[in-house]
Amino acid sequence: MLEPTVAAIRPLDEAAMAAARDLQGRLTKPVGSLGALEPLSVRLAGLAGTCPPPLPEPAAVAVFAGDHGVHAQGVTPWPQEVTAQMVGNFLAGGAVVNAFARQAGASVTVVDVGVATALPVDPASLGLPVDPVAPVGLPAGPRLVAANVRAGTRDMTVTAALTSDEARAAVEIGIRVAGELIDGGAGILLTGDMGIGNTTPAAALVAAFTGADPAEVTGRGTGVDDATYARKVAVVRAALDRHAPDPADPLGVLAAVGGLEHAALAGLVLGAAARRVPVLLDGVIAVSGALAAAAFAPDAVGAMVAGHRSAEPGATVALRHLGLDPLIDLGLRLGEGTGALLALPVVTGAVRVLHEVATFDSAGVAEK
Ligand SMILES: O=C(O)c1ccc[n+]([C@@H]2O[C@H](COP(=O)([O-])O)[C@@H](O)[C@H]2O)c1
Ligand SMILES: Cc1cc2nc[nH]c2cc1C
Repeated sequence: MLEPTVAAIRPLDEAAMAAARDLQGRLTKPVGSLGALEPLSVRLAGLAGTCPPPLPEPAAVAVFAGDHGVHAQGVTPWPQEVTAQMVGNFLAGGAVVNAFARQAGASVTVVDVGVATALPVDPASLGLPVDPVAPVGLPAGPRLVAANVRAGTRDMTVTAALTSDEARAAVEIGIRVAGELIDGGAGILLTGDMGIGNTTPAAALVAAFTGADPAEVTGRGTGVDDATYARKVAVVRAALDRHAPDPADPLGVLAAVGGLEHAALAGLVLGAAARRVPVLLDGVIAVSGALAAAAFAPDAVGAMVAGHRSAEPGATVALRHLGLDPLIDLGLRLGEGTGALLALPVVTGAVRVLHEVATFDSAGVAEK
């Protein structure tokens, strides 16, 4: 499933982008007055291969949850069980992602791709396929996809976090979730993640794919103290020294120093890009997965929209490497898909302009 998906990812459509640029120049506003929304609308036209591109609705958030063997190195103060407990909270509708999804009219699909401890949910509610996306304004209740590849990764300072087969399985789960959400009607996918300790592999992935130093890309995650932060940088450095991952081999990088949710997020991005549906990226975990997706298929970047600039320094390094400017910068560092959800109206607005705004000609407004 991975290889055909990568092969299906193509460059943006130049004719549709030219049409969108031309239309932007004829709408009743000074050219450039919508700032970053204008190039975004052009890119989304190029992705859809038509101008105007479809409105990005309904929106579907996929929250991938996983645990991390590197938790044993003391890189986060939170117990590992919080990952499973937060999955329960997502399914009960009580997390920030649920509040923001209700506000945005987005559905929430929670994917257990590698949680280590028991989920506080009724096993009868587990299963595929992903439920269809609800119409805008009527989000379905959160759904769980049970797709656990293994009960957390291995400790990357001791051995590879995943086997190559496990990394591939997680990427393919992301591709499958993208396909099912799009088949269910989603017009845009939003990335979400949950995994105690997952900012450590995210930093390692960013360093591996960009060549940046671990000290430059490692952040304080959930808010770690100075001693934990110093340990975290050392852990990222030790893992990279041990495995020397090759950035030209994304599956190898994901297996060596990644996480199951990071790999699945890479797959979600690839799946969206192959279907030419935009994917709105959340924080540092999402952008580290996006780096892997870009290493598999450089044209996948055309489908990516950077929702926000996470406070984690690795996010800024990754976005620079991808050539993406985040839409909002609010100092968020929660994950779950919260930053992407807040950015969603900006993306919709960028496209809506191409659908609804009059031209100078049609409105009888004089040009300069
Ligand atoms: O999205 C982000 O950029 C982000 C930044 C810091 C923390 N997080 C969330 O916090 C958890 C990981 O933090 P930590 O300190 O345990 O590595 C995980 O559940 C992430 O979703 C997320
Ligand atoms: C409470 C809590 C909620 C989260 N949501 C995403 N990551 C998280 C980490 C913690 C600790």
